[in-house]
Amino acid sequence: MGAKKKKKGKKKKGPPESGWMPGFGTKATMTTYFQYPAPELQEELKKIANAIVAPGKGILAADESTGTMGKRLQDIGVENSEENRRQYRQLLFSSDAVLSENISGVILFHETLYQKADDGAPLVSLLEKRGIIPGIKVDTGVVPLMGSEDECTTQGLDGLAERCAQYKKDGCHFAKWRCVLKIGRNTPSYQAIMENANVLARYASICQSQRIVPIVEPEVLPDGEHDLDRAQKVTEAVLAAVYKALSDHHVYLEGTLLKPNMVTAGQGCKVPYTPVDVARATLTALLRTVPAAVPGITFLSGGQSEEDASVHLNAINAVEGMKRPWALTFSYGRALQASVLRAWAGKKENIGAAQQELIKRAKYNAWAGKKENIGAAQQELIKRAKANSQASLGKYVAGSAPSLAGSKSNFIKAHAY
Ligand SMILES: O=P(O)(O)OC[C@H]1O[C@](O)(COP(=O)(O)O)[C@@H](O)[C@@H]1O
Repeated sequence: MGAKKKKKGKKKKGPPESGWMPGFGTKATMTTYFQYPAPELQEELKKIANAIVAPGKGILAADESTGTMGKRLQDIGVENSEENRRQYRQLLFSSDAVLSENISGVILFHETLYQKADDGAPLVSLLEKRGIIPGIKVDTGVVPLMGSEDECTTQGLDGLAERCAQYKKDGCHFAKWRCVLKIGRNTPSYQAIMENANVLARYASICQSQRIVPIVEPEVLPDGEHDLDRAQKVTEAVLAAVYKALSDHHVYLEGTLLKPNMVTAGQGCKVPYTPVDVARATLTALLRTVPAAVPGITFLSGGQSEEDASVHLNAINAVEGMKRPWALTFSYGRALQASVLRAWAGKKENIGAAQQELIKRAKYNAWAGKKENIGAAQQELIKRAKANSQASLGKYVAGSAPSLAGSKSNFIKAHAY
């Protein structure tokens, strides 16, 4: 009853009206009309992203926020002061130029970008001189998601475009934003997956608008007793949501990089998985979710020991019978720096053993004393960078790069910060 008769007549030809979507009629609200960045901007972003994942190169993540750096310094008995953080970052960036053979980019924390070396030159110029691309952490940390089971999102979107514009002027060509997902009986929740995917997409789109390559980091934490299969499925669900959000926000994928967790079983899981198991699970999850348009995947180390992080990265690049449409390399924090920190602080104890009457002098020369250790600490960094570079080419021989922190786990429970 009352059904309107359809008017007979010719169907309209020509371009669809704005708002047209197949199956939605002519007045649908969804649109498929959008713009990718202008060709010159695409070119610039693609060039930066490709340079970062050039064969045999990866990223040194030295962007620990003040709180995280405090934990690292506490481990070696050093006070978490601005000066100590400056000294440590100077140590890293003044390593022999050979470092740039294996390190293409360094992620900085805001404070570091504006610190100066002892000679007054900006710390960032040490990287530039070595041909290493400076990058910057632009998120401002994690906050709880109300109503969730201890889950979180990451904040920092306010004023991000302006900050990115300034960072670009100050020499940074890529950025990083870390989101954290937790595996539990009921988590990650739909709320956490969707929220974190969306905030990563907004961040990525803002970065690109300011000529900065966004590194998209959705970290699934290793805390828990779950097995490899559960870790793989969660990683797949998280990455699928991230790439849907990036697509919805019209992010230019060729000008992005992904920084994911490797798929490993929970820290409390007793099943002895091999590096090949980890490699297969990781590649399967990535192949199912990450478009081949993405130039590179730069893994975080997630608390793995230095040795495990190299062995797993190597297996990911070497395992047979798996496609690898993207570069697969490293963006390690702890797995590059654990031995560096140890070597640096190791000698401090020797200084402490100096004669009591020289305490004052010892105190004054504490950093000078450490300066003697700087060479050794830098060697550790170069060694780890080389091992991971070989691993990114599938050529790392397990145990061939023994280091001070070698197989010692870098896992910190609930590394959400
Ligand atoms: O202090 P934050 O912002 O939580 O960052 C933690 C660290 O996590 C990382 O994203 C990955 O580090 P790891 O390789 O140690 O897991 C680093 O870039 C960063 O320094």
